[in-house]
Amino acid sequence: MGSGSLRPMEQAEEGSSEEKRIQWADSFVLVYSICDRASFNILPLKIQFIKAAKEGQNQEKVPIVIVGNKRDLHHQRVVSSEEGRLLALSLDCGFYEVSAAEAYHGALMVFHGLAERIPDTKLALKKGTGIRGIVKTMSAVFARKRTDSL
Ligand SMILES: Nc1nc2c(ncn2[C@@H]2O[C@H](COP(=O)(O)OP(=O)(O)OP(=O)(O)O)[C@@H](O)[C@H]2O)c(=O)[nH]1
Repeated sequence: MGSGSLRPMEQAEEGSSEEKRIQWADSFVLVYSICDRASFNILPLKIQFIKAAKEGQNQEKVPIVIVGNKRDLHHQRVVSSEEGRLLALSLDCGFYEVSAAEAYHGALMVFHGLAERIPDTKLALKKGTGIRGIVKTMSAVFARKRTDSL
C-alpha cells in the first residue's frame, strides 16, 4: 500500500490517479496484512480520503469492507482481530479476516459482505449483478484461478 519515495511530480500524478480510481469505483475492499502493522495503520487515512471524495458528491454511504489477510500466519500476527474489528466499527465498514493463500471461501465472504452494503437500487441498475450474480462471478474467477494453478 505504500508509495515508496517518489518525487513531487510523481506524487502529484499518483495522487490524481488514485483519486480518479476512487471516483470510478462504487465500493471498496481495503486489504491489510495482519503481519504488517504499517499496512493496518494507513487504513484510517485511506478511508477518510475515500469518504471525503465519495460522500462529498452525494449523501449515500460508501460501501467499504476492511480485510485482514494472512490469517494463517498466527506466529507473525502483529494486528489483533479485535483491533481490526474496532477500526471497522468506528469507521462504519465491514470487517473480515481471511487467508487468501489457504482458501478462496474467505474472499467469497468478503465480496458477499460488500454486496450487502451496496444499495439494491444500485445493484439493480447493473446487468447481471445482485448478490447472487456477484457471488457467482467471484466463484467462477476464484475457481478458475485455482484450476489454473494446479
Ligand atoms: N501465508 C500467506 N501468504 C500470503 C497470503 N496472501 C498472500 N500471501 C503471500 O504474500 C506475498 C505477497 O503477496 P502479493 O499477492 O504479492 O501481495 P502484495 O499486495 O504485493 O503484498 P505484500 O508484498 O505483502 O505487500 C506472496 O508471497 C503471497 O503468496 C496469505 O493469506 N497467507
